[in-house]
Formats: sequence, C-alpha cells, structure tokens
Amino acid sequence: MAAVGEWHCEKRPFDKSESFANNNENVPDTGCLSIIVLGASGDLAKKKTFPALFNLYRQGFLQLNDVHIFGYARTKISDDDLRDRIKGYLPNGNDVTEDVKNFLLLIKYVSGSYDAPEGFQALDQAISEHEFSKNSIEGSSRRLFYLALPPSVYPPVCRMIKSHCMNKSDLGGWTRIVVEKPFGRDLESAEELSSQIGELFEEPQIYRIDHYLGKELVQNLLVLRFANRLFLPLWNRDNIANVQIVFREDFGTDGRGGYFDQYGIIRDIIQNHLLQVLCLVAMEKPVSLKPEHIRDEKVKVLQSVLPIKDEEVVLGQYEGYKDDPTVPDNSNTPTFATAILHIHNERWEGVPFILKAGKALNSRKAEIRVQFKEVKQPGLEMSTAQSELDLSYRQRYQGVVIPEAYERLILDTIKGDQQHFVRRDELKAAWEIFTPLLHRIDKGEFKSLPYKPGSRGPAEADQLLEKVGYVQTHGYIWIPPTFAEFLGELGYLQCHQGISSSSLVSLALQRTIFKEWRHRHCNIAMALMRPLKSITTSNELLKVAGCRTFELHIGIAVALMWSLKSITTSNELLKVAGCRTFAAGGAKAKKGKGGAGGDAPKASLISKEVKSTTVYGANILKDGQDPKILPDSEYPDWLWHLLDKRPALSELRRKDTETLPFDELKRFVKLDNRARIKENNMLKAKN
Ligand SMILES: NC(=O)C1=CN([C@@H]2O[C@H](COP(=O)(O)OP(=O)(O)OC[C@H]3O[C@@H](n4cnc5c(N)ncnc54)[C@H](OP(=O)(O)O)[C@@H]3O)[C@@H](O)[C@H]2O)C=CC1
Ligand SMILES: O=C1O[C@H](COP(=O)(O)O)[C@@H](O)[C@H](O)[C@H]1O
Repeated sequence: MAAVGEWHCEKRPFDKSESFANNNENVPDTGCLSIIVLGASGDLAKKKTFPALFNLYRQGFLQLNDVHIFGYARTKISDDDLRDRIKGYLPNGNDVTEDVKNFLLLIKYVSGSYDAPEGFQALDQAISEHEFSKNSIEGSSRRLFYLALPPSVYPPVCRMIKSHCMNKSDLGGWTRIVVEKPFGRDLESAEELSSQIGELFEEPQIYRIDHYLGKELVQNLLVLRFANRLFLPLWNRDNIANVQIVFREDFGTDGRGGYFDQYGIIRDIIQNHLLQVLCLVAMEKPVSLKPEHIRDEKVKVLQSVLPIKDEEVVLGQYEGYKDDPTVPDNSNTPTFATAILHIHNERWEGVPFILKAGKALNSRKAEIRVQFKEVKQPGLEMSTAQSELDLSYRQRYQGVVIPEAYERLILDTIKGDQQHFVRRDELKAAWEIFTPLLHRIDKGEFKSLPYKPGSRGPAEADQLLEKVGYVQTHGYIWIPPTFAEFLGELGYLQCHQGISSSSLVSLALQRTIFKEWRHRHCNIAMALMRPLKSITTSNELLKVAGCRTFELHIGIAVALMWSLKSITTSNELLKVAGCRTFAAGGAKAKKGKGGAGGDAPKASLISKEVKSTTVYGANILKDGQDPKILPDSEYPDWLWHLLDKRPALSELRRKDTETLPFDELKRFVKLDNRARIKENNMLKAKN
C-alpha cells in the first residue's frame, strides 16, 4: 500500500551475507566475531539468548568459520555442562542434529566473578585465542557482550569489560554491550545507572534491549502508519476515539515471584514494552528511517505525555500471588495495572491512550486496539457499526517463519543498527512518566485491588475504560480464517484414529491449539466450546447463539454438531439454526423435520469414495466445501501429538529439571506451584 513517490519504508536488508559483508554502511569490513553471554548460567540465557543465537546460526547469520560464543558466570561448570543446560531449549535440541552439535561446539564457558579482574582476564584470553586462531587482525575483531544479568551487576561488569576485554585498537572492529531491562527502578536510579555505564561506553556502543521492539508486529507499525495511504489521513484525534495497548498473560509469576515483587507490572511491562509501542503508534513521521530520526520522534511523544492522574489508574493483584514463598505476605506489588495516558499535542489532544497489563488473567495476548470514531454502515439508513482490521500475525501468516524478537535484535546489534534499542534520553523520558506513580505505590499510598486469577482483572479497570470512552463490544465476533482448516484437521484425526468426537474435542480444548481461539476471541470460543463439550445439553449456548447477529457463528455451531454427528438430538438447536441460512449445515437443517440435519445427506448415504477423500461435514462456510483429505505430511505437527499422554506431576518430579524440554518444564513449574499453593493453603487452614 506504499504510495508511489511518497515517504516509504525502505526494506532494510536482512540477508545472510550482510552480517559479514561490507554492503551496508553500518557494517565495517571486519574480523571475526565473539559473542559473550554474561550470566550464562541464568534463566534468560538458556531460554532466550542461546536459542536466539542458535536460530541465527541455523539460518546462516552466524557462521562456523567466523563466530565463537562464550558463556561467562560465577557458577563453576564445564563447557559440556553449559552445553547440556542449553541443549533442551534449542528447537529439537534433544535430538542432537548436526546443526545442534555444531552450534554447541561453538560455545565455550569461562567462570569468574563479576567484579574482580581474574575472571575477565581469563575471558579476554579465551576471546583472543579464538581471534588469533581465525587470523583476525588485532583491532578488527568484533566483541559483543550480552549482559543477561541482574542490573545491580551492570556497573562492575562494564568496568571489568572496559579494563580487560575491549577490542584492542581501532581497525574497524568494535566492542558493544547489550543490557537487559529493567534499566533501574525509577528515574533517579536509571539515570545513575546510565551515568555509570555512560562513563565507560559511548552511546553507540550501548544497546538497551526491549524485546518488544524486536517483535514483527511492532516492527511493522511504522510501515502501517507511514507507508499506507489508508491510515495516514486517519491517524489523529478527528478519527480516533481511543487507543488501547494491552498485554495479558494467563499465568502468574510462575516461580519468578521474588524478582517480580521488587518491580511489579508497571516496571516489568508498562514502563518499557507498552510505552515503546505507544511511541510507535503516536509519533510523528520521522525525517527519515535513520535510527536517530526515529528515536528523536519517540522522545518527543514521551515528553508530551501529561502527568498521570490518580483517578485514571487502577492497580490489581491476583489472589494467590502472595502464596509464593518468595513474595512477602504484605506485598502491595501490582500484578495488574491500567493507566490512561494523555498526549498533549495537536494530533492526540483528547484521545485517551489506555495502557493495560496483567498477569494471571483470562487470556494471553499483546494487542493494540485503535477504536475509531463511529463509521456509517453501508445503506441508506444512518446507522453505524463496528468493523475490524485485524492484523493477527499468527493467523494471517501461518507457516511463515517469523523471527523471534531476540534473534532480530542480536542481529541488529551485530550490524550496528540501534533503531530498535532504547536511547538514553528515551529511557529518561519513560521513567519521568511513571516515577511519581511508582513512588506512591512503593510508599503504600496506592493500593492494589484483589482479582481472581483467570479473570479480566479488577472490575474497576473496565469501569475506568468506560469512563474514558472505550466501548466494549459484545456483538462483534471475529472468525479466524483458519478455523475451517482446523475443523478439517480435527475431522481427519477422528476418521483415521477412530476416536470419539467428544474425547477428541476435549483433548483439543486442553491443548494450545484451541486456546489460541479461546484466548483471542473469548466470545466465539465460548459458543464453540459449549456445543463441542455438551452438545445436547447446553441451552445457554443456544441462547448465546440465538441472540447474536453474527450469523456465521450459528453456521459454525451447526456444522460442528453436524460433523460430530450429534445433530439429531438437539431440536432446540435446530430451531435456532433453522431460521438462518448460512453455513451448509444450517441451511439444510432449516428444511429438516425434527432435526437430523434436515436435507443434509446422512453419513451412511455418503459414498465410500467421498468419505475417503473428504473430511465429511467439516465445512463451515456458506460457499465452502468439505475439506479434502490430505497426505499425512500436510497436517500440522500438533495433530499427531494431540493424543500423547502428558506426564503427571509425580512423574515430572522424578525427572531432572535441568534436562526437561521447555514445554514439560513449564508444565512442571505450573503443576508444582499449584501443588505447593494447595499445601500452603491447607497448612494455613489447619493452623
Ligand atoms: N528471564 C527472563 O525471561 C527475562 C529476563 N530479563 C532480564 O534479564 C536479566 C537476566 O535475567 P535472568 O536470567 O532471569 O536472571 P537470573 O536470576 O537467572 O540471573 C542470571 C545469572 O546472573 C547471576 N546472578 C543472579 N543473581 C545475581 C546477583 N545478585 N549478583 C550477581 N550475579 C547474579 C547468576 O549467575 P552465576 O551465579 O552463575 O554468576 C545467574 O545465573 C535480568 O536483568 C532480567 O530482568 C528480561 C526479560 C525476560
Ligand atoms: O519482559 C518480559 O516479557 C515477558 C513477556 O514476553 P512475551 O514476549 O512472551 O510477550 C513477561 O512474561 C515477563 O514478565 C517480562 O519480564
């Protein structure tokens, strides 16, 4: 949609050769690359940093003959111990493919403290040996230090790097430092941290990572806004009623309670991730796409944010949060917050920006919702309606490999592109917005309201949204375009494995495949799950279905029941479905006497040939057809694992958590926490 001759987003080069070739002004012709992960024994390193490096390696962005990776931490372990820890977190890591094997061989571990020279001298020695072995000319090598460490140790670590580990001279090489959030606890501490690091390194050497800036959708915001004729004229107070930027997780602090309690949801998510997204949504068009021009505009937005009013904030803490033994009993730390921000400039005067983030809520998503002022519906009457422009990436780009945020950002660091990193003045402006509120919370002057885990958060947050003009819509239901495909896949399994439809469906419901829809579109999922779970008994579903105006919904309900072969029992459903003429199932049911799918052919009458080539009865679309049965290789991986038995907690407890695959580890932490909370509660109740 880029308008010819207008400002457009240049495609930033992203091919394998560029990280090493001299075809980009940011990439000097240099020697070999060393990536040093400090805090290599920790959680972030194993879950994010090393897997991102592996993916870069696998895609050819890091090359065997050029790169070496070093892990550094205090824990005394061998190279192989570190490799073993990492292995389970790599895709198919436990299979030890050639790729995994070669990647792991690139990793060397050095142990040492964070504030004494010996460890860093040993590290420098190891890096230099690698550089020497690659015939890298001294001074031309590149050294990337990734601080996967608590911020408290950033200053001593930076001092040690500066004193002992710098690239030796200036022959095109460099030394860069990646630091993780949180960058401080408030304005003062962040400024102090910035000054300490700033005394040692120049701003172009410091990469303050905010992994939300590496997400595909976030990266595309600039294109969406400025290279798109549709949006350019609409993006202002005249057309937009409010903007909501939401982060929700459907799990709690899951074993990170100790860390989380010192920070809370505002410092963990809102002050960084959500505020960065707000900048990209609200900023003016930059002079160019040069990182400095973009960051200049972001800073201007932040500086235009008005002080947050107390009455425009709701804080919450989920019930059970304090059961975590590492969280103090009297903690007031918010695990949920909604805050309304106002941007005082010509474009946004009067438009509330709603920032909302919470843990242990009813769904998992990160979302930007722009509510436009009402638009007229087609037709002669002057009624207005809500419509949608949905950019749900996972749905829209199925099968396309979307790079992980960390991969992209590490690659940007190697290329010397700071566009997606937080500049010092940006950080300062972000802390200025939230510091007064945070201080009040820290002093206990602002209370967190309790909310039930699995809920939407405190009801007061919804009331606040309503007050500032956000219209919650119940009548609009979005059907994921891939739903039809999903039904085909499920139906296929049913045909071929002879599993009863209800057990198949309840399995699917427990697994992530269905959660995707449940979480994104709770309304439709509610309607879908009910017929799937208890087709004949759910009057409630019928009520829901009956009063909606979104017809496809009924079509789906009917088609599902039809495909699950329970349609004959629900007269009531057929009555509801009978007055609609949408999906094939529904249309046919209309004419039926006493249900039974109406004129729809009975399963027994369908020819063998049709049965063996189509997933009979799975079509949900008005003009669609039953999906064809495909070769096994065409079906998604999850389908084949739907029936796998999942290990119970007792079984997981017997395994070594260090080597558990990520999914199992997650399940273990969840079940283990749950069991502990139960035990705690029982103990409390007894006493
Ligand atoms: N984990 C995550 O998902 C995310 C983490 N982050 C940020 O990344 C950084 C690292 O996080 P994470 O890996 O979870 O942290 P960890 O608590 O796992 O710490 C990483 C390593 O640092 C060392 N370490 C821990 N505490 C101290 C301490 N008090 N003093 C000195 N060294 C210490 C330990 O290594 P050793 O004892 O061997 O030296 C540990 O293995 C933090 O800034 C965090 O906020 C950001 C986003 C997500
Ligand atoms: O930075 C953080 O982000 C994660 C959520 O990241 P996502 O990429 O899964 O959306 C959050 O769980 C964590 O608390 C926070 O520190």
